[in-house]
Amino acid sequence: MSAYDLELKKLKKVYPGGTLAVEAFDLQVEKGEFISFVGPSGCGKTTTLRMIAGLESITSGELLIRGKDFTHVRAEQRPTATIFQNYAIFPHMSVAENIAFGLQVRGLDSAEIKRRTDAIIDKLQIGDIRDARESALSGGQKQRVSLARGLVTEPDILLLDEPLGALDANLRKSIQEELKILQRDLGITFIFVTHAQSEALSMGDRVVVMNAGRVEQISSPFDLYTRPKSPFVARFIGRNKIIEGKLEDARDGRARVKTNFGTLAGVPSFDPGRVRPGDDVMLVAPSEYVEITRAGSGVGLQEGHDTVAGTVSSIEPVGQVVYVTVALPGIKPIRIEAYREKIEQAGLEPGGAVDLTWKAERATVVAA
Ligand SMILES: Nc1ncnc2c1ncn2[C@@H]1O[C@H](COP(=O)(O)OP(=O)(O)OP(=O)(O)O)[C@@H](O)[C@H]1O
Repeated sequence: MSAYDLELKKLKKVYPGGTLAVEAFDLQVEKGEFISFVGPSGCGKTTTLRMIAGLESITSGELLIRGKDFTHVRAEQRPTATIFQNYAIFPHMSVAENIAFGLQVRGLDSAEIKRRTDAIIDKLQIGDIRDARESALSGGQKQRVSLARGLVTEPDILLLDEPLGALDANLRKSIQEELKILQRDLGITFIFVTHAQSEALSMGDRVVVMNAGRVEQISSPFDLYTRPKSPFVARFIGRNKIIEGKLEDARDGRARVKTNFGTLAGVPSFDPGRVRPGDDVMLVAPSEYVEITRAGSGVGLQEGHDTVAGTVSSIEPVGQVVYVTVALPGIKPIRIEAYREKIEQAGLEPGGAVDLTWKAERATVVAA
């Protein structure tokens, strides 16, 4: 028995007509993991999901489920179920009939169909709408029904394609939480496609970031947020402050970067052998770790900290927080979020000189 529920090996998809949608996609998923796929529109998330579901043929590479080769197996013979954004609920059937349908197609006997249908209706707490038709359901209810329809088949892997995309923000948040609890409770592997980074990070045990058909990074949400491995991830995920420069050297787990602001240090995200002194790199610091103080207050002089000097160009209050935009010589302005009280106490004002300071160990150096 394989240790993995799902393995993708060099998965590739070229559509008829020649569009290269996915290339060199490698992934190993453990049983019960919640994996999010995130990336900009057209990066290949849905295509990858559809290849796993068997709804799209695989051009080359291999797809294993629990160690067994499913690369060219038909969709209905795969132990997967798919939830689509548009729910795909049959309008002429009741909720219960919709849920039972997938079991009837599989030829289960009627007592077993009833037992499973009732159990999943109970689990998802949709007993009150079991006789309703689609036209009478709210967005959140449709979402639950489509989830029930997928789960009732007891798949090894549940595939979800932007399942919350059609819901308003509040409902989306509460269904996200429910979905996460349900997944932990059932212990089923979920593969969840979204283009919303906050959703990918809050739901996934691991997140796969895709760009232009390729995997950019596969990491836990925290690592993705704090230790980007590529310029794309540094820009796409989180709220990073980026300073470009040239590598001076990288050793003992520290990389030094020559920038407009002098030499700054960070943890290298590349193999030390792969990037040479003089190569283009970027220093990336998550804004949560960047402190803003009045120039010369001395915070930056602490051991292990780096500082760059700038000028406040604007301060924009939004409730308890303020956005301070800082102009820096030679690079784009940086926007810092801070507590209003702190900014007032520090006496920061437009036109004032400030220091931006962070612990060097919080910064990451990425090969450009
Ligand atoms: N049936 C198809 N035939 C030809 N090209 C396709 C087809 N489906 C998708 N593509 C192309 O493949 C690439 C990847 O598309 P895909 O839908 O997988 O991206 P995505 O990341 O899911 O995007 P979105 O977030 O917009 O759904 C795109 O360039 C798209 O135009």
